[in-house]
Amino acid sequence: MNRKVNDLVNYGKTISVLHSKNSKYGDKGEFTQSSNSSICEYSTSTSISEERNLSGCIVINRPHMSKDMRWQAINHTMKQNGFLGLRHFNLLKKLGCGDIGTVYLAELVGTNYPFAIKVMDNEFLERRQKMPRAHMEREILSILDHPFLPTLYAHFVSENLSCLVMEYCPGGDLHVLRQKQPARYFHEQAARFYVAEVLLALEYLHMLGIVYRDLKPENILVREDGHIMVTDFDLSLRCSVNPTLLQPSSSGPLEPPRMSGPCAGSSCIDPFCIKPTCQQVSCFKSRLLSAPKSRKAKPDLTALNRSLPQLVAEPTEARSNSFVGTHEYLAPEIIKGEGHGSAVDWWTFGIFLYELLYGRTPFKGPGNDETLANVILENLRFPETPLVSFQARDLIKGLLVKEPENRLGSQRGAAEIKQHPFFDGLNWALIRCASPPELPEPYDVTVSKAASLEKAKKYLDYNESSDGHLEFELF
Ligand SMILES: Nc1ncnc2c1ncn2[C@@H]1O[C@H](COP(=O)(O)OP(=O)(O)OP(=O)(O)O)[C@@H](O)[C@H]1O
Repeated sequence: MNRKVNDLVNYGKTISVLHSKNSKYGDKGEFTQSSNSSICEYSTSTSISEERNLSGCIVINRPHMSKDMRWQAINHTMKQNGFLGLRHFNLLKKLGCGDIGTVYLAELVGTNYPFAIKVMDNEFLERRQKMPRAHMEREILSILDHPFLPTLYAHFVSENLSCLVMEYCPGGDLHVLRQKQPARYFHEQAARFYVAEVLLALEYLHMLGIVYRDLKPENILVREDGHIMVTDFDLSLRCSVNPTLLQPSSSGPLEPPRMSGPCAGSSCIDPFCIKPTCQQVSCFKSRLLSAPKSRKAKPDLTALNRSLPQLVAEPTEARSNSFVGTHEYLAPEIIKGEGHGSAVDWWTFGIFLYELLYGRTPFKGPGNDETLANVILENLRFPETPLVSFQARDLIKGLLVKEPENRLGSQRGAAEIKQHPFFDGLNWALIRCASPPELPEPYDVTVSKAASLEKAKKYLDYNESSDGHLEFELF
């Protein structure tokens, strides 16, 4: 499901690997793209030899990940061949299409290492004026180095195709995972885990001066180990940032954000009033976070967190007037065209938490125009079911403040949100070691590989004697 505001292009197409008997490149692979979708606005049939036209292959380096076997395998291929190109990968499966490219599951030839390769057609990007988006994505991916953000192993250009070689996430995305939940929404404990990891990723991005702008469950992928990976940076905004270390004052620790607060009386009938419920926000069932069994006093993580200095890296000066995002997730200031900054990420963070907990977004209307009007005009309402804790609703209420300057996170960024009582008891430093809510079934690369090769063989047999081309469609 594509809910993006930007031109909704179905980028579905087929990649065929052509082996031309007459080619001066012998049995070397060439890549052809052709549209196979009626709603695809793009159609081309360009034959490219990556050996001929490789205009730069960059293998990224992450010193702390030098022990990662995938780096070693990529580097080995690079050294052996002098370059890295599409021909060094077996494309096994199309994972999905976006506005600017198609992502494939691929295996580095001679290894069992899976990668996700985003393939973009430069001619198409130029024609549709999407080249800046592709550049932005590549630029951002090249600098990321965080457990909840994608690792870019390499990028290369084969004449007309730009390729990004990324870490493969076999667990699908949170949109699909939510649909698989019994009632199509996540249990609060699971939602808390996912939003906490997303919050850390957003904090890191803001520290780098990157406003993400496209948070939605579809863009949160689940790794094999159940932790998350935030993807899709072509709509992001880069700006300067000035990180500051806030020391707790001598008079006491940094103040936690105030709760938006319920009405005093339990008899209040204001439909927008949030009443505290008796439900407790449960902490992770993680070994690391569960109560220690020793007789020693339990460390108060919340108090400890608040007494530590806080790194605040919120690009508050960032400004853009672009109308980008996904209708149901668009912040009011984007819709109004007033210019927006990093606070849009805290709005989308609120919508995201709401959707995970309730299985739908809060301002969705029958059509896109109604949705946009609702974002501007309608008050936030919470359904009576499912039962969601007061803390969760209070956090959403703080985030979905229509004026960006009053929104939770707009002053001190993620540091402010991390201190909200919804996250009480969470060990932020160790969350990447905590047990994820549910391990999705991994995609079976072996089966897919066998199926693809079987299919490929059929095409090879069929086409071999016809026109001198050995053609096999992989998808
Ligand atoms: N690293 C990855 N591992 C597994 N699947 C991925 C990976 N990256 C992308 N995908 C899948 O490929 C699909 C297309 O991704 P892509 O980022 O190109 O498009 P998109 O999310 O629709 O965004 P956009 O239109 O902005 O490009 C995604 O929906 C996702 O399911």
